[in-house]
Amino acid sequence: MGAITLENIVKSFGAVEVIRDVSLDIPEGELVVFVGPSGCGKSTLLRLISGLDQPTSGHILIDGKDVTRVSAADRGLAMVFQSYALYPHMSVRQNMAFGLENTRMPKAEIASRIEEAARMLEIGPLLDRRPGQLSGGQRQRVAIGRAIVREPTAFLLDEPLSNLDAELRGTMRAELAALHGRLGKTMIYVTHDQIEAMTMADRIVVLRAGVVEQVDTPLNLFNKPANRFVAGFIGAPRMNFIEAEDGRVMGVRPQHLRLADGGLAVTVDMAENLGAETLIHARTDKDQPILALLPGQLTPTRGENLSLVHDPADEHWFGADGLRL
Ligand SMILES: Nc1ncnc2c1ncn2[C@@H]1O[C@H](COP(=O)(O)OP(=O)(O)OP(=O)(O)O)[C@@H](O)[C@H]1O
Repeated sequence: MGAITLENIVKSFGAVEVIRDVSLDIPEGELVVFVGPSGCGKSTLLRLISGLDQPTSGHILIDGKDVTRVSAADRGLAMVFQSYALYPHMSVRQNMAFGLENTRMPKAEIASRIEEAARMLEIGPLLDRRPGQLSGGQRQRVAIGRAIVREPTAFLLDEPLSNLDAELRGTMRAELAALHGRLGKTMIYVTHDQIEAMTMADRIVVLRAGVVEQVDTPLNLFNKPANRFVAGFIGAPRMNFIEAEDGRVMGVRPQHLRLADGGLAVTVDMAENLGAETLIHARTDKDQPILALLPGQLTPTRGENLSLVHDPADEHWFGADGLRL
């Protein structure tokens, strides 16, 4: 249970079409991540799936059943927000029970679900505290716990880790991925964090201005981006693009460049030392910007000329229309 299908979804706010004919098949149990630039429609798409918003046209199916006009409460999905959306005046236990108590579920069943989720998320000792007495990471666990106790057919998570500091994000990322493995439930996860997308996703959906640009596994997106937009969006630092005489564009990632004679001549603008690596910002003689991520601690000076080479196998070629050749 938990297969989600989107058929030709369009969503307009007034005259502005923010989701433009999106179709997607998410099989049961998959962890799918929506990524894309700010404003591309990730949250809107998630809200449409959850039932918090209605599409202008198109259909949403859960396990083959059309739920487009079914209310959010009756879709059997659980949403986790970036803001956690916990009730400040209730204890953790009450926050988790809220929602179940309205369903006439026996008290003992509610209590046992809360105990089980609390054990899984290691928040047992916090159950009698209020949200204001918890750290950000603990609050996020409670928000996830509240979703788990509902035993939804799928989880919808909207930037759930973006209020946490970098270290905690790393820990929570791994925990969420492990939780997905244990629960085996479909999860749709919205993020603008590339590392989250690359490390957690079974498949990534890359959106741009309300259109799906590519859907594939993280490594396929990285290794074979379907177009120049995806190539530039997936991977950090960003892929370099070098325009050829014939209008085609060659892409090569900063990690795939190295210093050697007889390569692309560039002039250094600046170098950022990252400790283990150095990110060099440079430009070609045609003023095309180039990033090179080179191992070690290098100290090139501004204006210095370097020669960069790469393996032809690491080239990505795109036509004048931006599509992969
Ligand atoms: N209720 C609304 N009324 C009008 N426009 C809206 C509404 N909600 C979203 N939009 C617009 O729809 C577009 C998509 O917004 P959405 O929040 O889905 O983007 P996003 O990809 O989640 O962005 P971010 O990464 O910044 O959160 C934006 O241009 C936004 O301004």
